Amino acid sequence: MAKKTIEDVDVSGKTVLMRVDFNVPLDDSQNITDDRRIVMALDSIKSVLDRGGKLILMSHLGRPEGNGSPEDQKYSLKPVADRLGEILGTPVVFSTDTVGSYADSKVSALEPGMTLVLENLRFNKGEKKGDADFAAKLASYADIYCNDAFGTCHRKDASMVGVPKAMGSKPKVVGFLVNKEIKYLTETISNPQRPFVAILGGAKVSDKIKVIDNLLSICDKVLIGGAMAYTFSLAQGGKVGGSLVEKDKVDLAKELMEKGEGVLMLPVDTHCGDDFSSSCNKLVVNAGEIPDGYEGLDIGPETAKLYAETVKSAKTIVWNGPMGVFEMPPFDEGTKAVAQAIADGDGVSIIGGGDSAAAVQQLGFADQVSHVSTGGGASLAMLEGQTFAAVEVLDEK
Ligand SMILES: Nc1ncnc2c1ncn2[C@@H]1O[C@H](COP(=O)(O)OP(=O)(O)O)[C@@H](O)[C@H]1O
Ligand SMILES: O=C(OP(=O)(O)O)[C@H](O)COP(=O)(O)O
Ligand SMILES: [Mg+2]
Repeated sequence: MAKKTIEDVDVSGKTVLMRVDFNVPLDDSQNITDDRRIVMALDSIKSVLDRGGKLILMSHLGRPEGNGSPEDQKYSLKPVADRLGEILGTPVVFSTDTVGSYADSKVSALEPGMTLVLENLRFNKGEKKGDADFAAKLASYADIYCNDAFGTCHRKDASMVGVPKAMGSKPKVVGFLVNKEIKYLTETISNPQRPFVAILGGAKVSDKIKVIDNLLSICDKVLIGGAMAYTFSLAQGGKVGGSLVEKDKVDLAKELMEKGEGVLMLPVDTHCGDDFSSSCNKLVVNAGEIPDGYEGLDIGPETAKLYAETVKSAKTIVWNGPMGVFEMPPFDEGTKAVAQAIADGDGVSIIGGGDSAAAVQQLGFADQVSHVSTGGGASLAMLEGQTFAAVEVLDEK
């Protein structure tokens, strides 16, 4: 059944608490390298402001420890609040805490048409734990709750599920971005043109390796790149040097290789470096032959060629996670080759994820894919057939 949207509620003079996914990619100096996730939330944001609502935005950024350490400060949402202010052309108020007395005072001072951004929700350990008190405090700030955080819809964090529950009989609605993403992905994925190819890469190995099992029965080919490849190398008894691996997922990787015979495609070669930098010494080796002192930073050229052929002949492609550390050329070559193959082919293509979207944008392919999604893990969850508790909890039309 359809969910009530932000358009369906009268927001005039009311306070709207909107969960957005402002988990944008940052460089080493906390500069935003891709603001798509901010831009894509603008329709819902403007809908509230233009109708005289008072807007509180809340999001996580990265994966801070949540222990108040100075290290966590690099995950502050302040640069994001500043960028939003630049885009909107009006000042945006920032609260340096999430549910403390400073946030209380900023919420009380809100006027119609004003926006307040709360500090990173994950600075409070209650967010990941789904803590009920934390959720209730956030819910107490507002008359209306809106979920427009598609990239986080697969999470059951406090702000995603606990807060709407704690709103009680107050309206809890879906935003335009979540609505649009779910509609597009459902239509494309439910009856895909074949061959249907999924491409998985990136760095969130332990999260994403879990979805492969289901993808093997849904897709014609599942291509593996990014850091995940080295856990599979380990499972094959290969040498991975200093590459990112998830040792406790090696048995799962073995099972997936058995089950995925003929569907699962693993890299045949690896582009590695002796340091996590563009200027490192570089080496291309066969998969599973990474020497000590080196780490895998991209798929190798042979793999890129094989993957490109598979992608070019696909009719539906869902891609989450860059093939390598695209932020550090030349380790962007694998990602570029796969993006080029999508551009050369004629399949329907969906590329999702905060970093994957940044990659196709930076490499100049954003206009050549059918849909750039703001969600990586979220689009994979949809592909797997999962439903989102964070959406189910919202009001029906
Ligand atoms: N071989 C690798 N080793 C380490 N990090 C990698 C490797 N390949 C890709 N990455 C990193 O993965 C990150 C993106 O991962 P992830 O968050 O899972 O993707 P997305 O945001 O698209 O869902 C990028 O910042 C990229 O540098
Ligand atoms: O960036 C995100 O997901 P993505 O990397 O899969 O695109 C979301 O903001 C979710 O973040 P999380 O995976 O730390 O919960
Ligand atoms: Mg990411």
